Amino acid sequence: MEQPPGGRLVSSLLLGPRGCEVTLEREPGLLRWRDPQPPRRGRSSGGENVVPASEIIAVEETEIDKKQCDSGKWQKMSKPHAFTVHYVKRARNHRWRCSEITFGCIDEQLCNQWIQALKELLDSQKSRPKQLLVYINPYGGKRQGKRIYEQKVAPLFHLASISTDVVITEHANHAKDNLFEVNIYKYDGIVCVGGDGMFSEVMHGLIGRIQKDSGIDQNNPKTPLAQCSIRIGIIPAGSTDCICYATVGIVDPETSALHIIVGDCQPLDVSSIHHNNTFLKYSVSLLGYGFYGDILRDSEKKRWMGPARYDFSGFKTFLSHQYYEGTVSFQPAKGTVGSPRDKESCRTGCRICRQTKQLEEQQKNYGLEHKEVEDEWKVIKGKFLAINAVNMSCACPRSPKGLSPAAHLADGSADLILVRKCSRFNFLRYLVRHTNQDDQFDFPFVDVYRVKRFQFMSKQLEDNESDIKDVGKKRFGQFCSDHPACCCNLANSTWNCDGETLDSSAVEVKVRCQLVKLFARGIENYKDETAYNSSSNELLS
Ligand SMILES: Nc1ncnc2c1ncn2[C@@H]1O[C@H](COP(=O)(O)OP(=O)(O)OP(=O)(O)O)[C@@H](O)[C@H]1O
Ligand SMILES: CCCCCCCCCCCCC/C=C/[C@@H](O)[C@H](CO)NC(C)=O
Ligand SMILES: [Ca+2]
Repeated sequence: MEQPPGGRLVSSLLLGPRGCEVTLEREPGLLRWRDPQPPRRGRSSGGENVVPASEIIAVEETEIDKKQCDSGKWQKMSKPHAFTVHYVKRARNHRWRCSEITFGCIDEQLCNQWIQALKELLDSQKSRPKQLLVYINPYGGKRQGKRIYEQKVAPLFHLASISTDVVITEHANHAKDNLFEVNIYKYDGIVCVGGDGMFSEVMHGLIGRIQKDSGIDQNNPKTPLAQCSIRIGIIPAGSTDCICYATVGIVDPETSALHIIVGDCQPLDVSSIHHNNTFLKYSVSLLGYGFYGDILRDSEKKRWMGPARYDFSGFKTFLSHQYYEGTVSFQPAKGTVGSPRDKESCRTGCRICRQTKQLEEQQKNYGLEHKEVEDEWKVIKGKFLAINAVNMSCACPRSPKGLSPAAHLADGSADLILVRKCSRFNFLRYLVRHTNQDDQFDFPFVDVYRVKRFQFMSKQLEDNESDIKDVGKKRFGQFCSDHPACCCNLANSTWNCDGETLDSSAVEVKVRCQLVKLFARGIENYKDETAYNSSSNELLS
């Protein structure tokens, strides 16, 4: 055994019946061992395993059973000692699994020395959560939230010594209201088990609570908001789970639980939505009017169908081919480095998100953070099938590249996609491109802009406002948008705000750069995504 102070710990340990050299490098924190393989003709020796300390979940002493004792080198030991290391192992398609390896030691002292060294390394991982507040929506998606949490997540949190307070929600807004009542500051993170709607609820609770405690009025659209340092974790158990997919790369509860345990941190842009100096909602993924708003409005009546409601309502909405007239005004994002037509997507440690944040900080230092107020506004009037503003790609299992494949999680901007009135056939061509590799913006009826702020007003509201004397007309318009089931022709759509409906024929939207943080790291870039070798854990830096 070799152990220079603070440096490496190197020992010959047992792996199954064979011996193997195991190394722990305290700086930068790496556990290494080589798989011992029986020397067979034509077969090379086992591969090297390297696990960064940041990806070790737990270490514990292990009882060696009788069967193991009777085999190989274990037989020579009077009383065998062993320890098990639980760690993250990467599988295909961004999936993470909790793997384990048990090392046998020649004596108790060596075993304790390894356990202590590994535990010290784990304690030095300061970004890991110790105490979490968990909200479970038992009715999201296929109604599996409680089972998913109990079977796949809670055992991992227990293994990682994370303590939890669990709330199973009893009604919509239970989690949001609760976040205004509890002492949130004793938690290292808030976890939501559910879909995009449940995430939205928790995010509203957290942002709202932080603003309240900071004395900030959310109703003023110009006020800078206080950032939320308490991270949110998402355990996917919804119908679309787009926020999870676009920030982790897969909808998989175990993968998400492991990202929470290792203490990942992914900042996220949030759009604030106002109307007439009244705060309406926040959005992180899709804020969609027209097609996606109508799908959501229709699908809400069919919640009993589970996730299939979106296919049913999607087909119905497609057939209705409803367009909406109105005016969109926006301020193009000048401070960001990328464009929505880029070929490069936002990935772990994204250069564009980093540069944008640096630029914003430089502007702050020069007192220029409110410069956008003077920036020019572009105005587009027209008939639209869909108006989609996305703060992230909105990739999800139904649309693996998302509605805007080059949108960034944390660049302080949103991609505003305007789909103008076109034939049903052309709209279908556009929708099909959500599901394949082709460029969905390469159509004459589709425009995309990267923006920091935008406004929308429906034609109906514009007409009403310009004709304020015509009180009867205004009242009639209001009646129709409030009662979609009535027989008159519906002139307004609703907004799909991260899977929640929002009724407003006029909105004012502003992107708040990196307002919240998630327990995620963005989608990882494997060295070779098609032939990923799960034993090497290799990533592009
Ligand atoms: N106990 C409950 N009973 C009824 N509704 C609830 C309850 N708890 C939470 N909700 C609400 O259910 C809504 C939808 O939940 P969730 O997002 O988890 O599932 P989903 O809609 O199936 O998935 P997705 O949003 O990904 O499409 C949320 O807006 C949330 O406010
Ligand atoms: C005939 C081909 C049709 C293809 C249609 C592709 C549909 C892709 C759906 C992408 C939706 C991504 C945006 C996510 C929105 C969520 O916030 C929301 C709530 O979970 N989900 C939906 C479906 O509105
Ligand atoms: Ca963004």
